[in-house]
Amino acid sequence: MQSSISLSFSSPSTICRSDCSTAAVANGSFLMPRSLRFCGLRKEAFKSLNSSLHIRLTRLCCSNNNRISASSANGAPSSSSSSSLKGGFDYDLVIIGAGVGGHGAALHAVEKGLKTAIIEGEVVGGTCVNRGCVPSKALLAVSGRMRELQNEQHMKSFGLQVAAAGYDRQAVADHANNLASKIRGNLTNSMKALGVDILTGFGTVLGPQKVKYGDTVITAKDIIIATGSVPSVPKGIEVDGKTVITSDHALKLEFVPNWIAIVGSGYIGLEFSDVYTALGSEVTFVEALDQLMPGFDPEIGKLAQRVLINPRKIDYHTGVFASKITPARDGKPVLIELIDAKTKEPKDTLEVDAALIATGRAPFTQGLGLENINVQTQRGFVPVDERMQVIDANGELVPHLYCIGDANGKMMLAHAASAQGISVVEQVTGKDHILNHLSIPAACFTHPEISMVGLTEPQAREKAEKEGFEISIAKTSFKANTKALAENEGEGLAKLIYRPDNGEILGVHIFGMHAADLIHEASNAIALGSRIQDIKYAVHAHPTLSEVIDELFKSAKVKTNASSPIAEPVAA
Ligand SMILES: Cc1cc2nc3c(=O)[nH]c(=O)nc-3n(C[C@H](O)[C@H](O)[C@H](O)COP(=O)(O)OP(=O)(O)OC[C@H]3O[C@@H](n4cnc5c(N)ncnc54)[C@H](O)[C@@H]3O)c2cc1C
Ligand SMILES: NC(=O)c1ccc[n+]([C@@H]2O[C@H](COP(=O)([O-])OP(=O)(O)OC[C@H]3O[C@@H](n4cnc5c(N)ncnc54)[C@H](O)[C@@H]3O)[C@@H](O)[C@H]2O)c1
Repeated sequence: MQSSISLSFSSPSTICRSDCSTAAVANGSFLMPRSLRFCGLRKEAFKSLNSSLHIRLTRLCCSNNNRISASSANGAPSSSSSSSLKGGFDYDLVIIGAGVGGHGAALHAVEKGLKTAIIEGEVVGGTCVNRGCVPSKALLAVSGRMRELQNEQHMKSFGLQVAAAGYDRQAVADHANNLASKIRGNLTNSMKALGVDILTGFGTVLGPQKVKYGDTVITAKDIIIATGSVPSVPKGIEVDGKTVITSDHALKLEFVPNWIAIVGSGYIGLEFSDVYTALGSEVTFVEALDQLMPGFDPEIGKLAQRVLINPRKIDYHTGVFASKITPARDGKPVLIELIDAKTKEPKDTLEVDAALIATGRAPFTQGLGLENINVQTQRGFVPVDERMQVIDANGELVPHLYCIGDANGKMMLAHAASAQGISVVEQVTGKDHILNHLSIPAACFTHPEISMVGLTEPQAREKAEKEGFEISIAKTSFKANTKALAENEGEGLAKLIYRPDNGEILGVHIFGMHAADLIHEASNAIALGSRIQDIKYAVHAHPTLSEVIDELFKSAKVKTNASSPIAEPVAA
């Protein structure tokens, strides 16, 4: 078992941190600002948080007369405390799982003065950093550039001439791997620098307020389960990690097949289709539902199909299940047997070079000891209430036990996991907090990107009918935006679904260049409860893509007597 050293401070961590921070700035270095805490991809701004800074901060804190104690990661809890522990617990908060959810919770907890430990059974950073968001976005950064360089028409339209673009597969793979290592280091250092004890071992809940990792038992006033998820592989599919793979394998980019079938056209399938086609593969989608990208707003899905699927070397089978997949062996290709999703009748057999299974993710709760606290998972997910508090088999809340992130299945996104963790810390430190999941944006990082927040049009229509209100739709095109046209990227649409009677934003969907960044004006508006009649007067710099959203809000027709400002934001 690995042992790592963590540092903590005998005086309240907030005091130490502010002292350190001031001194560190005076030394020409800086403590990671709040907005950078999430692993994210803001590596340029994150550079300063490295191990040398950690050492410098440690020294500075020492010189400020804060006693430093070191604890073996898998030994007894550190003797220092950042809070005045009550009830004889080892920690105020113990988090099981150091993915982005656990990391977000841990950082917020130390900011609130809680003595915090995080238990990790594998590597810090979890799925997002090691096998998800981070390496996939590195590959997508490559595919975006390849796509642009290969598009002769596009280059010519700028007056540019570019020789044939090529790539070095291993160097592309290294880019993804190096980025993951770097962000993993940043995450680890940020927790160590702030005094979070990183405990190495597999965590098991032994009972209320009691956790075991390795052979060590520790107690905590509150416990957060943040154990994440793993790829979900349907029955009948044999994954060999070489020719039949999941995203865990695909991110290593060990080979680029000539022809790859992607089973599932959700986020992972779509992002990898962007990567593979840019690198020269042909793709065949196999999707169980009747349309590709079934999770997106249908209008945006149609546009995405027109731009991201039809002109590329992609074909598809919809309304079919991949009932059996056999890896390539003995000179034979990968065999995929398709059955009709409704009748279950055999439909077709595909022979391809490789198959990527992207059919969703399963929560990882094995060995967690949920039976010790009478908790039964639901389809594997840990049941929680709107405050992420765990619900037991009798429907009762388990005191002092929370579950965040992919393991609770509410919204399987990195920033949602982190936001849920922060919300839990708010509650355990005395401030009631309910996260509005309808304000959490999502993005698919294809070229161009897709982003969304709130309800799709069918969901909004259903809600409107049930609750008896009208909805309206406004749309703006990237074709009318100067910046998009300057970039020759006029293919794009923004769509607003809203209530004309009171100006409430129900959903915003964007397809186009930098859609993933543009969505935040809408998601922040929903989170803060702003209405269209308020934000339509906000001023946007010209010429920027943000004017697409400005136009969107300005083109909405809200009844003139709609009140403003509005009531508290509603929780999902
Ligand atoms: C290919 C891919 C691309 C993605 N891209 C994006 C994206 O661009 N944006 C986005 O928002 N989301 C993305 N996601 C989803 C995102 O990765 C997850 O939503 C996020 O990682 C969930 O965070 P988490 O903290 O809940 O769990 P995880 O990140 O899975 O972390 C859980 C951690 O807990 C540890 N663990 C589990 N059980 C135990 C135990 N008993 N004891 C100790 N440790 C334990 C695990 O080792 C792991 O480190 C992507 C996912 C994939 C697969
Ligand atoms: N950019 C991002 O934010 C991002 C990127 C990647 C992954 N993720 C997260 O990771 C999670 C997993 O992504 P995903 O793409 O695997 O799941 P998903 O739920 O987005 O899509 C899975 C797709 O597979 C289809 N499917 C399921 N079983 C099938 C079968 N047997 N045969 C054919 N089709 C089948 C489903 O109908 C669905 O369209 C998502 O919840 C997503 O939130 C996010």
